[in-house]
Amino acid sequence: MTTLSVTGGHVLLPDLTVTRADVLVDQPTGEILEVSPDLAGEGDETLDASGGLVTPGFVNGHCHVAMTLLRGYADDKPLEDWLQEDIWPAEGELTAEDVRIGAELGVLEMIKSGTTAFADMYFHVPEIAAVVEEAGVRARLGRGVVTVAKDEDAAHEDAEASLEVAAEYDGAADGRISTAFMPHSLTTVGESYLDEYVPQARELGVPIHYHANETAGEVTPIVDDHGVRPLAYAAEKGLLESEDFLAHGVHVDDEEIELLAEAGTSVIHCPASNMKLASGMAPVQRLLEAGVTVGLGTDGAASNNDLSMLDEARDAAMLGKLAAADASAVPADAVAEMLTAGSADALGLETGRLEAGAPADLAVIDLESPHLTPRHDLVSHLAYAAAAADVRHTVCDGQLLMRDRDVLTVEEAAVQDRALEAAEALAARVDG
Ligand SMILES: N[C@@H](CCSC[C@H]1O[C@@H](n2cnc3c(=O)[nH]cnc32)[C@H](O)[C@@H]1O)C(=O)O
Ligand SMILES: [Zn+2]
Repeated sequence: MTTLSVTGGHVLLPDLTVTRADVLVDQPTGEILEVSPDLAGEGDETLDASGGLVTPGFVNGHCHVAMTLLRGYADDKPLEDWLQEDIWPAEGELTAEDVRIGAELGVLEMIKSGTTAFADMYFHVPEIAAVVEEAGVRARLGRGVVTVAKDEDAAHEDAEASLEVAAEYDGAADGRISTAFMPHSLTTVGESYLDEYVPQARELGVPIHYHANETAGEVTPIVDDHGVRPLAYAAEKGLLESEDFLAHGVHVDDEEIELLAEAGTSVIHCPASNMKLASGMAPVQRLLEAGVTVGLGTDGAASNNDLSMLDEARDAAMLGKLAAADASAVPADAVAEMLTAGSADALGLETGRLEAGAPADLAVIDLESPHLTPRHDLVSHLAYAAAAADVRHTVCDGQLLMRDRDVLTVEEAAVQDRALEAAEALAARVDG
């Protein structure tokens, strides 16, 4: 038996308190055996967490990981113009190889910033799955379906491909990969396609993930066409089950919040993307008070422009207060929960809490820096002051993915070189 003890640090516990403790990990099963003080001599191997905070690995609840290749490619536009004028034309040129390279870069960035799991909506999903498998992270993957502006055959093919990939990859990579059916949004997938394919996704037993209520501009056409607000429409279409999770939820009214709470459908809050595209401010405090499960996501790197969940945490706290016009809204412990257990619960993962029997997905954050001194409150530091570069070690499924900032499963320099080359060639193809 091989055990790893993560020793000498403070640990963020499931009740969001912090205590001095060690974490003993069983590597063959990938589970946490024990969280308690004085486990230092217990493991076959030791991971030094002294001067650090051991937290559950962060769970990025909504991403398009291969979009790292489009980081900085098109900025400073609202969602619809940005997608239609810049992003979709560029994505039209993305090859399977590009998606592989972009996903490698994104997963590398995740490991370096303490993220151990993510939900991803994109295309060429087998490439992304291969990267997840090799890099050692956990993911819920799906193919995004768009049916507008497509002929019927192409639209059906897209939806069928999404179901097929969900069926094929669920449980892959020793269970580190799970899947979902992923209609892109309530306005970019036609009603007849939802009617046809949502029941098929249910039969398959996978959750459904989609963008919803992201901009005011996507609420109006739904009200005009269907006579109800988007989430009432989503409920009518069978898209509001307890295993489902939607991205954004910016423009939701009280009735829609109630629908989410009653259904148990989770919301992935993406504050950086919402600010950058000027989509609006999600009512996070109201969602939390209503009992909705809220997680955090970066969205793609082209609307963020990084994949750091610690940045997202700070943005969530700041924007949540501004949205509520209340400095006590979205406090540090709520942010810490969204970053870990909230996102994990939204995605239906067992991770997000450091306790015996849970998957050993964790990050060690180095606290011995000027910007993390003094250390009155480590949950406050997690929400407001820690940054990606402070992450010292990353562990997923009991395996070390990064030790002392040295990524062990991905070749850092080679991935960056490949990404630079692929991104340049892509831009040349789009412009040419
Ligand atoms: N199979 C689909 C691809 C959909 S993948 C998911 C899509 O979501 C896009 N996307 C990224 N960020 C956002 C966002 O914030 N809102 C809506 N769509 C986004 C992304 O560029 C990608 O095209 C097709 O044939 O077009
Ligand atoms: Zn998105």
